[in-house]
Amino acid sequence: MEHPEIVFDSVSVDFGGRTALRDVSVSLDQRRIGVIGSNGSGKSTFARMLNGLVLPSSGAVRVHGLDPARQSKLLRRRVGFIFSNPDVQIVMPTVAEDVAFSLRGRGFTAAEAGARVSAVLDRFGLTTHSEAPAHSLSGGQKQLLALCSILVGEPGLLVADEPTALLDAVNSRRIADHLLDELPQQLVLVTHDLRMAARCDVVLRFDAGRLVESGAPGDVVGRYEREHA
Ligand SMILES: Nc1ncnc2c1ncn2[C@@H]1O[C@H](COP(=O)(O)OP(=O)(O)OP(=O)(O)O)[C@@H](O)[C@H]1O
Repeated sequence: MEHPEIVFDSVSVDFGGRTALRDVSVSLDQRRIGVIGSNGSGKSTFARMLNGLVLPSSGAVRVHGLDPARQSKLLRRRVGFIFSNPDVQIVMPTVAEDVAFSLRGRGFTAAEAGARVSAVLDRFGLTTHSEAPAHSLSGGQKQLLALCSILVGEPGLLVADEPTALLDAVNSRRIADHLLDELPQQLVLVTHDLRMAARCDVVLRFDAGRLVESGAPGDVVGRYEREHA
């Protein structure tokens, strides 16, 4: 299935003299886009550009036709961002309130918002926890809650930066399976887990701020594994 395009045109990012991305050009319309590379190679910087958290120092970015520098509000509605640590994303006391918070200011009636919250909690198996304090959930359940709070707003693109880094094997697989196999949305997945990357439709590999490869997961992940064996 083709998705709207993510386009980087000669994008560089400098943080006070340190170059995080160098002359990155790529066009992507696949559903599952994996991003790999060693520590400090620029993966998170690339991911953060997709919702305008980081803007280019030079070059241009377009995400689903939007310019992050000029259309940040529209972009943030369109792009959901999930971090490895769900604690930084949980903002309200209970599970249901946290999910509902994402729908504030969107013009839904209380009944419509309630129906959306119930549906997403049901989909991710959190219905029985809906009135529980969010911070009483396990790490895996918190990551599912963070996902619910993002998906309830129906973003067209989900960016996940190491979403399974803090999870045990069972919860990692659960989140990975949701992201890779079940979601209809376009996904940009930053990961050190090469098995997850291998399940994407295309993989980008960064090295020292450069996009050094993009292509079929078998090729890109395979070469990376051989070089780092
Ligand atoms: N806000 C910032 N201020 C200064 N330097 C930054 C900032 N964000 C990133 N950098 C630098 O940019 C480079 C790329 O960082 P980035 O976080 O994108 O790498 P990464 O590939 O995601 O690394 P990791 O795998 O360790 O998460 C690094 O040298 C980092 O120190």
